[in-house]
Parts: sequence; structure tokens; C-alpha cells
Amino acid sequence: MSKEIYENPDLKKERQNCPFNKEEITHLLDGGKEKTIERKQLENYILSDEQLKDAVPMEYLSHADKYAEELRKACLLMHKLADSPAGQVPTLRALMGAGLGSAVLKEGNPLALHYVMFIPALMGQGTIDQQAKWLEKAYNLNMIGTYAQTELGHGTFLRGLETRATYDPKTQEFILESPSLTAYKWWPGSLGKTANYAVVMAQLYTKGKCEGTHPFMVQLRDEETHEPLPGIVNMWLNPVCISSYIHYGTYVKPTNSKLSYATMVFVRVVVCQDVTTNLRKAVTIATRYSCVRRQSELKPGDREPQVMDYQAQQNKLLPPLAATFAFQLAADHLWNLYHTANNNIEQGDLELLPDLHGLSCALKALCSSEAANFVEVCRQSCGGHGYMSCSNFPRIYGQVTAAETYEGENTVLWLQVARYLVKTRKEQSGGLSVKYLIGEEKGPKTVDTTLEGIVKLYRRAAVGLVDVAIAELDKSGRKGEAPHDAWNHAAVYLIKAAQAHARLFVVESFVDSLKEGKLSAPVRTVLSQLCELFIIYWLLERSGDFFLCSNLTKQDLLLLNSKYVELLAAIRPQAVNLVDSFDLRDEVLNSPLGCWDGNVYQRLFDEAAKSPLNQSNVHESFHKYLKPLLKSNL
Ligand SMILES: CCCCCCCCCCCCCCCCCCCCCCCCCC(=O)SCCNC(=O)CCNC(=O)[C@H](O)C(C)(C)COP(=O)(O)OP(=O)(O)OC[C@H]1O[C@@H](n2cnc3c(N)ncnc32)[C@H](O)[C@@H]1OP(=O)(O)O
Ligand SMILES: Cc1cc2nc3c(=O)[nH]c(=O)nc-3n(C[C@H](O)[C@H](O)[C@H](O)COP(=O)(O)OP(=O)(O)OC[C@H]3O[C@@H](n4cnc5c(N)ncnc54)[C@H](O)[C@@H]3O)c2cc1C
Repeated sequence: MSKEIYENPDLKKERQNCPFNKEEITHLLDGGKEKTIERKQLENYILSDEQLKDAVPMEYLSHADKYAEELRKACLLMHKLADSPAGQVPTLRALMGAGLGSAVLKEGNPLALHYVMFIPALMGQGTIDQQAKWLEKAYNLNMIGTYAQTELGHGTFLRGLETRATYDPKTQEFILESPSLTAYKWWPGSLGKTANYAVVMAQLYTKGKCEGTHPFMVQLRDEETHEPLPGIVNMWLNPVCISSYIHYGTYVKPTNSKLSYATMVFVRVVVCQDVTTNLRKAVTIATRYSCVRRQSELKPGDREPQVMDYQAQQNKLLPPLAATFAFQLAADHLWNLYHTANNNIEQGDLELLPDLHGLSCALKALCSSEAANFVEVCRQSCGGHGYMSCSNFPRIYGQVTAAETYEGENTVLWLQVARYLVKTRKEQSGGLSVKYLIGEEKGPKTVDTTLEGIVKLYRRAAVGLVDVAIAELDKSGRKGEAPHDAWNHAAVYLIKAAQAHARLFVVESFVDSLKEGKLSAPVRTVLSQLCELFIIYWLLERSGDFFLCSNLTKQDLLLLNSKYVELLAAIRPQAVNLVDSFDLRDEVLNSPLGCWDGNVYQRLFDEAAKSPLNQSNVHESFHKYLKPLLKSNL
């Protein structure tokens, strides 16, 4: 007789009478029905492989054993690439970052940097000949690379990197050296034990002149023995410059010195999607758990309610649920801009580069910081069980907060965005995403709290905060402050302006996607409710910006707050159906709190039983330490 599939009765009830087609949302998030089929095929292909399962939970392994186990599985995954039903590149993309890959490689993928940065650096910066020489070797995994830019002393300030590459015209070689302790490359993923090659960012010196940071291909380890090459510590190697700027000893300036930063732009773009995937996992875990967990007393004498029925819990979980759609749609828009800009750059047209740089910095900083805050709220919303390692919140949080630092520390990126906004506003010229800064803000200053009216408020705040920042800069200038001091003394306003710009882009992406999207009425209704909830939530959170830049009144705010709590109540019944639409398998969620069947308590108990400490009643340390203490009559 087939085993009755357990489903927690509360979750079962949540799923009854769903007013919209969950698959329609799944297809929307995957990019179409075909993509969903491909994704599910690939998930079955990977997750059904017993060799990719952990014999013991990773948290109980030593550091070295964790590394070895992740490397074993990563290499097995690469072997499975060749005959993957979804094809190599879609499989690779799925295996990197927060999605399918993290279901198998829970502590991280030792080969990630090879695909996420090393190969993109070759593709973006290498000459045709260099690509011919190295790309196939890299694709075939006959070499494992990383991207070595950050040093012990510098990560943000690339013009301050100390690693030097000096061109010797006699031998036509570059001599790479780390002139000081702080010049040692530090942080690059896979550099310690896995990679045998690296793209090393170094200051290029030729004919006694420093030409700035450039990428160099450097072999780190012997391809047979994997031993570090002689002198690897002080980096005396014969690297090759990965760029077409050295012609027979003469340096030829690139059309734009920032093209050597292109790999970072690519990763900032993909990080937006990656943190959104992590946020979707956290929201799914917390939402399902909040509908299984019954606690306290809402109505005196009644049964303990589902904690999701508390407005306070809805206020914690429904904005992050809405954010997963907002960030996905914005990341999709950014990805499209990246492709357009990249195609143009390949034709020598760099016009979109500043806009791409500005937007990729803005969205990477916004999505990573907002996702980190929301993941922590999801963790807290699950009480003590959310704090357990097996809940998967600690790992998800660690992955998302890392994204606030790597690929450009967020504050530094906000200031890059502000530089672009101020320049656009002053020069009255700029790319696609900053058109609203050109010309005077049109439309009435009065506030209307319709969706369109609220979007206009976001635009007004974005323009207004740039103008406030510029006024600060001008005020400092009038006091005789040098531009760099004036810039530093306006940093608080500059960062607010950059954040308002990023929020405007996300809000407009969400609203425009609902206008353009071919959606059924029920799906449009629920997504419109999420969109309105989210843009009101952010406005209420940042009301100071809107008071500063518009005629928003206390009455408007009270009206918006009433609308917000009405939307919480309206969306609450669909919370589980919405996270079910993400179609995240239990193995990807990797959390007893978030499993589809809601069998939380039994799964928590089973997880605890796996601990080595629970394999015996009395641990040997009792006899060694505790018993002597107990007998010592201190
Ligand atoms: C089988 C085949 C398969 C093949 C498949 C292959 C492909 C498969 C792919 C699969 C992918 C699957 C994905 C999976 C997801 C995984 C994600 C998660 C993993 C992520 C892991 C990542 C680990 C993390 C890695 C890292 O962490 S790697 C290190 C990151 N480190 C940084 O990010 C340093 C930050 N610092 C700076 O970026 C600079 O320092 C600084 C602040 C800009 C100042 O730079 P500076 O030179 O001082 O420039 P300024 O003087 O400020 O500005 C001067 C002028 O230049 C302008 N401008 C500055 N920049 C730029 C720029 N870019 N672009 C354009 N313009 C720029 C600026 O607008 C100004 O313009 P103007 O106003 O003059 O007009
Ligand atoms: C998990 C992880 C993986 C990584 N992987 C890699 C990798 O594979 N390859 C690689 O090369 N690097 C890697 N890095 C390094 C990463 O890119 C750097 O840590 C990052 O760029 C930040 O630089 P930093 O560490 O020098 O911080 P700093 O810039 O020293 O930041 C310290 C503080 O100074 C502030 N600050 C710095 N400059 C300014 C400014 N101009 N104005 C105002 N405030 C400023 C920052 O906001 C921050 O608050 C990784 C880092 C992490 C955490």
C-alpha cells in the first residue's frame, strides 16, 4: 500500500482554494514554461545522485574534511556537466551561487570563482589569441583559475593596489612582485588550495611609468604536482598581461581605463539575482513555519493561533515576500541592460558603460543590504528554532551578508552611484536610468496615494535628494573647501540620494513589469497587491526622504499606513501559495522548518539525533573534566 504522504493540516488548509495558478508565477520567475521544465529536469538529474548526498551533516566535519568533501562533490558535479539534460551553460549557471548548487555544496563551491570570475575575465579582457590559448583549457577544466585582486592592505581602492608587474623589454616578460606584506593577495576564493592559475590584478609599470591596474594571467601551481611554483610566495613569476594594451613593449592606452574593471560589473549584476534567490529561500522557510507554528493566545479561550495570524508576523514576512518579486524583476531589467551595454562595448560603443556601472553598483548594494536585513527578520520570526544551524538561516545569512562586502563594499558603491547622479544632474546629460534627473521635475507637488502617485513621490525624492546633496557640495565650495573635502562632508546626503535612485529603479521595474506582463487576472491581482504593499512599506520606512522632498503630510502618512495594514490582511491568505509558487525543493531549502509537508517537529528531532554528541548518553569528556570537578569540592 502506498505510504500516505504526510501534510501538516494547517499547511493543507492554507493551500485549499488558491485563487491563482501557482505554475503561472513559477513560469514567470523562471523566464517561461520551457525554463521551468528545464530547471526541474536538471534538479532531478542532480539531486537524485546518491553520491552527491552528505553522509554526515557538514557542520560536524573538520575544516579540512569539509573542504575535501565539497571538492569531491564539486568535481563530481563537473563530470555530470557533460551529459546534463539542460546543456552546459544553463547547468553551470544553476550550479553556481544560491540555487541548485548550494543544495549540494552547502559550505561553498571550491570551483565557483573559476566560472564566476576567472572565465568571465578571460572572455572580457583577453585578446583573441589569449582566449584561443586559455578559454578551451579553462572550459575543459585542464586549469582551475581564480580572480586575485584584493590584497591584505587594499580591497576597495584599486588604484592603491601594491602588486607590481614590471615589463622587461629585453626579455619581453613581466616581473610580478609583492613589494610588502600588505601587497599579499588576500581573500580570492580558491587561491589557497584549489586554483593553479589566477587572473592577478597588478599595477603595470613600463619604461618607468605606472599605467594603472591591469589583469595578468599567472600560473600558481605545477599542473602535475599542484606544488606552488618556485618563488610563489614573493610572486616572482613570468605572468602574461591579459589585455591588448602592450604592443611590442609600447603601452597602448585602452579606450576606457575602466574596461579592466568589467569582470566586477558582471559579478555585481549576477549577485543581484543570487541574493534574491537566497531571500526567496529564507521567506519560504519562515512563511511555511509561521503557518505550522501555533503559539500564545490571540482570542481569549481560543486554540493557540498560527503565528502568521498576528499582524506583527505579517509585518515581518510579507514585505520580504514582496521584495523577492521586486528584486527579481529589477535584476532581470539590469541583466538586459548588461547584455545591451556589453554588445555595444564589443562594437567599441562605450556610451552605456557609465549607466551600467551606476546601476550595477546601485542594485548590488541595495539588493544585498535589503536582503541581508530581510533574511535576519525571517530568522527572528522563527524564534529559537530559527537560530538553529539546521534551520539554514545562519548559512543563508552568511552568504547574503558576504555580498554586502565582496564585489565592492556597499558604501563605496553607493558613493560611485552618487558621483554619477551628481554629474548627470549638473551636466544635464546621462544614460537610460537617470533620465528623470534631466530637466525640472514635472507634475504637481501635491500628493496622491494611488500607485502612480506613489511612484511620482519616489521620483520626486530621488531628484530632491540629489539636489540636496548638490546644495551641500556647493555650500562647502562657497566656504572655500576643496572638492574632495566637500565631497567627503556631503557623504551622508550623497548616499541617501544614491539609495533613493536605486529604490526608484526597483519600484519602476516592479510597476512597469505588471503593466507590460501578460498575466492572468488572478495573478495580476495578487502581484499588484504585493507591489503596492512593497512600495508603501519602503515609503513608510524612509518617510524622512519624502517629507524632505515633497508635500507629503501627516494625513497622507496615516492614510498610507491604513492602506498598508489592509494589504497585509489581504495578502495573508495567499502567503503559503505564493512561496509554493517559488517551487523550491526541500533539498534546496535545506531546512526542517521550511519543508513542503510542514512536518517540522519530527524533522527537527531527526536533525538533532544526527549530532555526534547524541550518539552516546555520556560523552567521554565527562570522565576527563566534569567528574574531577564534581569531586574536587572547590
Ligand atoms: C563550460 C563553459 C562554461 C562557461 C561559463 C562561464 C560563465 C558562467 C557564469 C556563471 C555565472 C552564474 C552566476 C551565479 C551567481 C554567483 C554569485 C555569487 C558568487 C560571487 C562570488 C564573488 C566573490 C567576490 C569577488 C570579489 O570580491 S573580487 C574583488 C571586488 N573588488 C571590488 O569590487 C573593488 C571595488 N573598488 C572599485 O571598483 C574601484 O576602486 C572604485 C570604487 C570603482 C573606484 O575606482 P577608481 O579607479 O578610483 O575610479 P574613480 O576615480 O572613483 O572613478 C573614475 C571614473 O571611473 C568610473 N568607473 C569606476 N569604476 C567603473 C566600472 N567598474 N565601470 C565603469 N566605470 C567605472 C567612475 O564612474 C568615474 O567616472 P567619471 O565620474 O570620471 O565619469
Ligand atoms: C566572502 C568574500 C569573498 C571574497 N572573494 C574575493 C575574491 O575572490 N577575489 C578578490 O579579489 N577579493 C575577494 N574578496 C575581497 C572583497 O572584494 C573586499 O573585501 C571588498 O572589495 C572590500 O574591500 P576591503 O576589504 O579593502 O574593505 P575596505 O575598503 O577597507 O572597507 C573598510 C571600510 O572602509 C570604508 N571605505 C573604504 N573606502 C571608502 C571611501 N572611498 N569612502 C568612504 N568609505 C570608504 C568602507 O565603506 C568600509 O566601511 C572577498 C571578500 C569576501 C568577504
